[in-house]
Amino acid sequence: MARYPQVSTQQARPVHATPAPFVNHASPADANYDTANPSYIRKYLRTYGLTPPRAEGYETQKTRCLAQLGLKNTPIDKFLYLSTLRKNNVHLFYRLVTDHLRELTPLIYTPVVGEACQRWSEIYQQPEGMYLSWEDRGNLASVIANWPQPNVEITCITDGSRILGLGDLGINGMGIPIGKLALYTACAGIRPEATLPLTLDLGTGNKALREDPLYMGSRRDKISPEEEREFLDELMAALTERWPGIVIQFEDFKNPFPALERYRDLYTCFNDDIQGTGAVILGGVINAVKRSGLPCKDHRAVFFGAGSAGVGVARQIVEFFMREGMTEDEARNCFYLVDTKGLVTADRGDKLADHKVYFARQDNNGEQFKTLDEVVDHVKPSILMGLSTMGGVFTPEILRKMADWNTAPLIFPLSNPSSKSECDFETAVKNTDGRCLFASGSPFPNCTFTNSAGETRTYYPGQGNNMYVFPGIGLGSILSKAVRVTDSMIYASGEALSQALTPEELERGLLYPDITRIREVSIVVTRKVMRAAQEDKVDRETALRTMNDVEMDNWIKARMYDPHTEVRALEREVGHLLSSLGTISPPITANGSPTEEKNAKL
Ligand SMILES: NC(=O)C1=CN([C@@H]2O[C@H](COP(=O)(O)OP(=O)(O)OC[C@H]3O[C@@H](n4cnc5c(N)ncnc54)[C@H](O)[C@@H]3O)[C@@H](O)[C@H]2O)C=CC1
Ligand SMILES: CC(=O)C(=O)O
Ligand SMILES: [Mg+2]
Repeated sequence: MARYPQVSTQQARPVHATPAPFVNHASPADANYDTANPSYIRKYLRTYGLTPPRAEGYETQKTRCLAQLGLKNTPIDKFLYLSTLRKNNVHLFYRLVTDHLRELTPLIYTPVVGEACQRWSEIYQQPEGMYLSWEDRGNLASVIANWPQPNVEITCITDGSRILGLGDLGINGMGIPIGKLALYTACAGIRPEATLPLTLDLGTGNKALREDPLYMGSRRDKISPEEEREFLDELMAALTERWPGIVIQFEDFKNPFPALERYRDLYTCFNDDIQGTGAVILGGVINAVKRSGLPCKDHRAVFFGAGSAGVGVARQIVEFFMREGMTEDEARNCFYLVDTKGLVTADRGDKLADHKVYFARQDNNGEQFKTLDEVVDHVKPSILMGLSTMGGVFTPEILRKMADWNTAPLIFPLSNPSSKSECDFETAVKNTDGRCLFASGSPFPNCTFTNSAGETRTYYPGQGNNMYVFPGIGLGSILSKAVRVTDSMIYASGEALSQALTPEELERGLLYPDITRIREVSIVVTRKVMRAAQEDKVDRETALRTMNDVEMDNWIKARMYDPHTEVRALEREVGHLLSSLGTISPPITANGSPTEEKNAKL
């Protein structure tokens, strides 16, 4: 299959750097009714009189929003409030999120997005992305033409067939592309109107959903893998036809390996569950291995869960071990993957899925190990990874054994949302006497614990979630105009993350940077992704190759959407325009911004 013909190195693509015209706000949100707009902007936009008179500052708006959020009693109510805010005032939404990442990320992403997806057809309020159905095949390009924004740079696509650890949720999975793309904007500054959440309505194997009168997808059973391939072939071509060079991120497909192999060399695409997760856990493991004091060759890793995320993570760590001097066979031999049938071995008797074959053990002497307990006792691992969707399976007993065998065991219960986490942070800390090196997929609170030596201290959990890298992989691919997302670009994102800890974060024992620094971390991740694209010669923005790192960081930063400066830029732009027309003389302050107005009258 040839790369879609319209994509070539000569082809121009939407320029991320170009600010959207001030009338072109993120769709479908409309910031024209922002209560911060001074009166001359309201007059210009003909919204004067349509909002309360006082032109407010951000602090006032923020106070009101946080107070309103506080009035919402349930996580879903808070999720809905924030969705409505994003629709009504996109810049205010992102100002709030970037200022309160720790508090708000769990509400717009995991864990709350999980419940939102489970109840999507019940809580649905407004269009926020595109839905494409099997029945639309043959016409996907014309349906995609309906998307109102002209300059899409990135899309996140799911078919809803494995949403977090919650199973097949059909089109209810739409919360995931919306949530992930909101993080692309909040964490890496990809403009909101350049993002396209996309959900494929290819049927669902979830009978309860198909029988739910409120379910908003088609009632058909899941299409076959061959039909899915036919649909995706048309979709990839149609997306690239409308937006040449668009970055396409696959998310939460039940078996995403075939699509990744089929499209990875033809389009600028990556799979977040295999590659993004692999990279983010690589970042945490590089730091944890260093801290464990054990050399790579002495580590033994048990992976509970051998699906897209499990295999994606194991592959990245094999690469790390090889870069640390081990042969591929030596590196691979450190891994023991477990699925529903037990330890993955070559002679287990069932036909292994292709993606598991590489890790199938050959050294079991015909013995099979069915349960996690059996595998753990057999291996005595130093690393325990959970990517199984099975909440609570890392029992206190297993954790205590990990602590008996290791000075600093790596405990990574990575399944989402929180209810599916293989253990919680407090359980891990208590049962390893505070010695575990911990990261989970969904956030857990800090905990205070007194260990057996009588020392009381606060322990900080790591959040090993692909949200730390996918924003930078996406932005790096966009800005370098990469024709492909290569393995080196993925590895570079995880390695960059591992190097992003400050001395203070190292002192606190963190494996990942503090979430509040994610925008600055994303710049470094983006730069390293771009450098890897340059080394692999898949970048089309070749002029950037001569920039040094400081220049490149500044260049990246200047291209990141910043909701805080966005509104002021709008004010300056309209103010100068109107002044030059002699229409109005808005009050221009020393830095060129109009001052806040009070009770403006016509
Ligand atoms: N922290 C993060 O950034 C990420 C976390 N995840 C989480 O990882 C989990 C798995 O995701 P995928 O690998 O994409 O799903 P998947 O469906 O491809 O794989 C799940 C694996 O778990 C195994 N499994 C399920 N039930 C089991 C049981 N009772 N006993 C033993 N093994 C069992 C399956 O055999 C399969 O190998 C999900 O909860 C997801 O939310 C996924 C991607 C990123
Ligand atoms: C985080 C993520 O991608 C997942 O749980 O599937
Ligand atoms: Mg996912």
